Amino acid sequence: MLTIGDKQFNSRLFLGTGKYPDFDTQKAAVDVSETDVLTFSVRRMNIFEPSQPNFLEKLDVEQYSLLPNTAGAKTAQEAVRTAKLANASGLCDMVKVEVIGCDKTLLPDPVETLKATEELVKEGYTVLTYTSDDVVLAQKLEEAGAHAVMPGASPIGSGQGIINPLNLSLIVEQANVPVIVDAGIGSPQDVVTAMELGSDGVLLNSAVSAAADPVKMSEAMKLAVKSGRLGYEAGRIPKKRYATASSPMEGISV
Ligand SMILES: CC(=O)[C@@H](O)[C@H](O)COP(=O)(O)O
Repeated sequence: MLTIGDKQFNSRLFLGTGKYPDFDTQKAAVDVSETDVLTFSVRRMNIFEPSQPNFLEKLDVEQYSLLPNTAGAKTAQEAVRTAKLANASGLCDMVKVEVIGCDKTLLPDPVETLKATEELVKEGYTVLTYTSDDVVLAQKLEEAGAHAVMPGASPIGSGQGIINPLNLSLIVEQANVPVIVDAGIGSPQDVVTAMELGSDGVLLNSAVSAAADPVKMSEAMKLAVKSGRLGYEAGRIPKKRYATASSPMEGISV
């Protein structure tokens, strides 16, 4: 069970809802993932225009915790405004803070991200903050009251996997709130690595929605999260420089 703020989730896989080839594939991929949390960009929702297309329309949204995100915001002020819009439309009191500082890399703006987190925590939201893999910033976000920190594995949509496993493990080691690796995941192997490093969960989108077979990949990601978590809890053997026989000969007389 994963607890974030006052919310509890069975699944440790958070799924994005954009970029699927069509809505039927999106629904099938979401169903097979067994996720509890779906994230979507508030800016892409026709929140106050029910007659307009809604890209969550095939999903039974009652079944999920919705995690509106502030994608597109470049300042704390914009992120706060976007979160309030989602909240006013009754979507959820949870929000993923995402404040982008660079159009080319889509890496987060640390200063504005911290400001938006402080403000939304003060306003009573459950705040999950997308951040870089900066160890000190993750600590400052926690001090600001973030209910979860979400360090990127690598740039959004890049599929490069975990670029800096050392930083990720340091963030996990020091954190007193859940750490959800968010963005840049490319394959189930990346997910297993993130979970084996002790992350509490993974948020991904492109690796599933843009896969050749999104439904199959969604299942693979679900299994990877479970496998990585089990491996982490089980405790891996230490790496040794030299071999140790798997069937020891000590005590055998012949
Ligand atoms: C959907 C969402 O919130 C993205 O901004 C997120 O960071 C996922 O990134 P990937 O598409 O790289 O998985």
